[in-house]
Amino acid sequence: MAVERLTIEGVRNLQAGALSPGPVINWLHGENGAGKTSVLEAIHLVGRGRSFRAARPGSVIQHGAEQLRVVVKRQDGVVLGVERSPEGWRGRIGGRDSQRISEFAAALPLVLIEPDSHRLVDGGPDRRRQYLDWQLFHVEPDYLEAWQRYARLLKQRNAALKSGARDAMLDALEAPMLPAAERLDTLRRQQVSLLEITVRRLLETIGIRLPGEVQLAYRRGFPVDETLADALRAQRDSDRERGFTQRGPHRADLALKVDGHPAAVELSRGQQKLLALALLLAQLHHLDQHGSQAPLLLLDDPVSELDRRHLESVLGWLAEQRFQTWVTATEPPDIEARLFHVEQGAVRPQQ
Ligand SMILES: Nc1ncnc2c1ncn2[C@@H]1O[C@H](COP(=O)(O)OP(=O)(O)OP(=O)(O)O)[C@@H](O)[C@H]1O
Repeated sequence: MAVERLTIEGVRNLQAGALSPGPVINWLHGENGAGKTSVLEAIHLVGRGRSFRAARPGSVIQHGAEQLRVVVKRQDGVVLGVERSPEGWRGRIGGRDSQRISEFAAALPLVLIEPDSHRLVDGGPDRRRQYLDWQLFHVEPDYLEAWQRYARLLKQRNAALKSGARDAMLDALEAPMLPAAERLDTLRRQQVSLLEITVRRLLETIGIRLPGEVQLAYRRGFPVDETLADALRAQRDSDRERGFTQRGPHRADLALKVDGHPAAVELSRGQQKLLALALLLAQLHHLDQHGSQAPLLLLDDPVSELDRRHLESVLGWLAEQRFQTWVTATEPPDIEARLFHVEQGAVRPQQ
């Protein structure tokens, strides 16, 4: 749901203050280091409970400040916010305390596209799994529970492996993992098929021409010709040695191919960025169509990332959508947008 008012205090170099964004495209422009990305970071802190560019949450707090505070008032009047002080993290949604990131993510669904997003294509499987998990979290009401159940059982098996548990004990621990894994696999597989259709459609709409047809396939984290029960049993000795479970949906991947060739090998860096963009916009589209409320898009520095033709068609597409977008750039745009000039941490609305 669109943000109606954003209040920021104690975030990096940003001066404390509040912004009233527009419902469609909001464009933050200013010099390098002015604080534009920090505004996106502040919104991300509320929607995901963490920064997208700081491993240590404390580094987002302004030097010399005691605490950080970001409050979002949504268009429907619901207020949610986070506070980070030396004592830790505090969150509030609709007038009550909450420590659950899943509640914030559900209350403020967002998709972030930033200069590092190409890692979705050329990076390790973790990012792609996370991408799929967020998608399912937002569009499939029972996914979080299925995921948490599997994660709990996996943790128990890993603890047992570390303590050198015998086969009888592992038999007992593995039995409930099988239906939990099956549920994750089924939901993920279905979602991947839907995403493939949307990605292909978006590539066409935005005019992204890749050297062949894009294919998305779910790799479930254990060999195709084995059941998970067999895969777990076969790995026990090696798992005991390493102290963790090497097969299962927690090792799944989303394979990205172009005419059957791995996208990370086949595509140029620029084409990988375009494919990552299409994947993330497809996610945005699914969240918008099937999530409980419209998502936000945080688009960091697209002018440096995209050539003119692709930039124009992406912005044209965004202008026709009903979700709110926040864009950062060094220059003002050629399109209609609510403008904010950012200068040495001061964010000022412009006519
Ligand atoms: N904890 C902190 N406290 C105060 N200032 C900080 C802190 N961390 C970073 N900064 C400063 O805040 C600014 C953050 O800039 P930010 O990355 O938001 O700028 P930007 O406008 O997006 O820049 P660019 O166009 O170069 O990407 C930088 O000038 C940086 O030196």
